[in-house]
Amino acid sequence: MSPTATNTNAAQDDGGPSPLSLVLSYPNLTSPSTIASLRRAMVGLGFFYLSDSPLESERDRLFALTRRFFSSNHTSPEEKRSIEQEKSRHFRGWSGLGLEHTQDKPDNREQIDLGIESPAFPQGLQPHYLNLYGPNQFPASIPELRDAVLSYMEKAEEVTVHLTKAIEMALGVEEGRLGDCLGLEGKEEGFEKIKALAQRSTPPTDAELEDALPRFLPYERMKLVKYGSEGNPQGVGAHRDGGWITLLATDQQPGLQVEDVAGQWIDVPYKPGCILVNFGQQLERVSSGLIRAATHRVHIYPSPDGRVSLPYFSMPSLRAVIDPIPRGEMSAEALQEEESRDAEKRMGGRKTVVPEGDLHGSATEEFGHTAWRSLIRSHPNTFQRWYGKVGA
Ligand SMILES: O=C(O)CCC(=O)C(=O)O
Ligand SMILES: [Fe+2]
Repeated sequence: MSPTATNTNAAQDDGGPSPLSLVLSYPNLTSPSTIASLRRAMVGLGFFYLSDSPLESERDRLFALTRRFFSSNHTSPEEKRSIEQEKSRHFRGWSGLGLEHTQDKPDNREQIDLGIESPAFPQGLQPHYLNLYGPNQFPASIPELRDAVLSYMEKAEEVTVHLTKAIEMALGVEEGRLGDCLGLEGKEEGFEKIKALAQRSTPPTDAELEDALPRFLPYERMKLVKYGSEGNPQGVGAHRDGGWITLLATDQQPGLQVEDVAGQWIDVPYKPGCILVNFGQQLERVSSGLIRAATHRVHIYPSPDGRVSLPYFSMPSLRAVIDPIPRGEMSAEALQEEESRDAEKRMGGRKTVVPEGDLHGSATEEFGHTAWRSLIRSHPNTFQRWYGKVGA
């Protein structure tokens, strides 16, 4: 354990006082008692374990292929470079140790960045966030990886939709109030329209663009991550995820830590049969701050193999404007649960190393602009290569 972290023993404790003791069962997600636990996680640390989700049947295959990719016995430096992220104007592909930055410091991890697989808009269009759609880059020597990633993402999308419904219930807002932000309904039709534009030789008119990027077009990202086995202790620096809901599958090696309200780092242990769920800043914003986006980081503990993790980030549609739901529209149960923060208020509020709401958009801003700011901050080299001359 790091000298600054507290070991919570969460794995042995499924209902006690530990802030990390919440284990929610996916098959029972919408039962009244699970919704009550979800509310606790929403106003508490913003982190919980989810057991028996459809991702359990996918994760072993994806972990094995991810390890194979990162093994120096399998993948040569040339092959990694052949899919490097800087080659993709969609910010997809491999980046080496130290290339991603959090809070302006390099992270000691290498990764493949992935996103929803889709056709790309023609180059040079505005707004820049249109470039976030596009194809992924997969390594030629592991042809199975493509299918493993895409079917993992499909299941993850299903989990996100179900979790979003449960959160609507926990807040007491009408069905679809949050789900509509995800834009999943227009997926197939929207991608067909992008493809048609991409195949044409003339640039699209504003009206055609507007038609191709309807309000309901989804966006999501994921990473296959391998942390350094020694050296720089910042695996990934303290941050709050910028999206909607993050589903995180990890191996058994320690490193993940979450910040409690007093600003103390708590180790988040691996728990068999579970993935971790944490909320992103767009859910925090849409819930007027009732839901908390957890601050977390990964600390590097020296190990022979290096830790591997698979974070999946669901996001609002790039066109969604995240409009905060007034407290008056939420249920009495949700507001009552929030009163558990009274003690925190008496302490003078939450102590945190990351500015509150650092990736909240404005009242009129489409989420795409926020997503763009977040990516160009984390991947300055890719940004510089493709967009440096034209600015953000
Ligand atoms: O690897 C992990 O356990 C966490 C990764 C993470 O927080 C992120 O990539 O946003
Ligand atoms: Fe994260």
